[in-house]
Amino acid sequence: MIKGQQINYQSQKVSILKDVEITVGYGEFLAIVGPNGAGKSSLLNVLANEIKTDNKKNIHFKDKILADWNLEELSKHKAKFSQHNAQDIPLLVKDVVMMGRYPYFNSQPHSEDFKSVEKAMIETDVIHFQNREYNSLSGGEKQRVHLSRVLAQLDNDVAHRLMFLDEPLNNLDIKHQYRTLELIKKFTENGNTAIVVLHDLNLAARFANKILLMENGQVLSHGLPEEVFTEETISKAYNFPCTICKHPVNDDTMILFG
Ligand SMILES: Nc1ncnc2c1ncn2[C@@H]1O[C@H](COP(=O)(O)OP(=O)(O)OP(=O)(O)O)[C@@H](O)[C@H]1O
Repeated sequence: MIKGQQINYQSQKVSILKDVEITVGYGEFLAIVGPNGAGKSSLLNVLANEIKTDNKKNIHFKDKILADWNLEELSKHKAKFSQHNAQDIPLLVKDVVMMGRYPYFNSQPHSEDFKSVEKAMIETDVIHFQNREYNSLSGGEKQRVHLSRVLAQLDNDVAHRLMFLDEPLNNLDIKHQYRTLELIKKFTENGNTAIVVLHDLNLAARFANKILLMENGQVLSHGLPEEVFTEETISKAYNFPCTICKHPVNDDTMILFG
């Protein structure tokens, strides 16, 4: 689906990504984890074509150089949920979600655009405040509206769509955290791919099928959750002691800190 080789990125002479190699397949749910400042958001931005590296040919999306994609076409194949969503948008909730449909119409939305918006608002549990001013929502409610916008953007017939999400669980209560991860998981069950920056390692272990652990702009470990989440690797990356055990109810990998 997407492959990056020797990704190097620097800003203001600071080296932020160093020789990052990444391959993400169809149907994969990849969680990018790592301490603050490790380069997770930067990597996501590079892969999502939002910031450019020196070598434009080193990222391939669906076997074509990412930089060579037509941007309008690309927006139907991939969408991104950003860590810092706009807090001030003077629109109704349903109109913010409709922004995800802009690649599909010129002046007036079509009936399928309204259907996509409604479906996405139901999935993200924002339908009941669709006619509210976006600016009047709480932080977690605004997050869900943006998730809705991203789902609406990728509601199409394109095979193998790709969703980037940068810390989508910020501000969400526990029910909506699980609901969001279940939505992302469902999205990947049809051959679509999700690349998600997460801070909660236990949720990453539970929902993702691959983990990319970053530290200091580099990939420290990449593989299955049980391969990456070892006491030694996590303690090294986070410089904090941890113990790995099994969840008493569902047998998932569980990481206890301290
Ligand atoms: N424009 C910039 N100029 C200088 N340094 C930058 C710039 N952008 C990012 N950085 C630095 O690059 C490093 C990686 O940033 P990035 O936001 O990718 O980290 P992250 O792993 O997503 O962190 P967090 O978990 O805190 O969100 C940080 O140390 C950050 O301060």
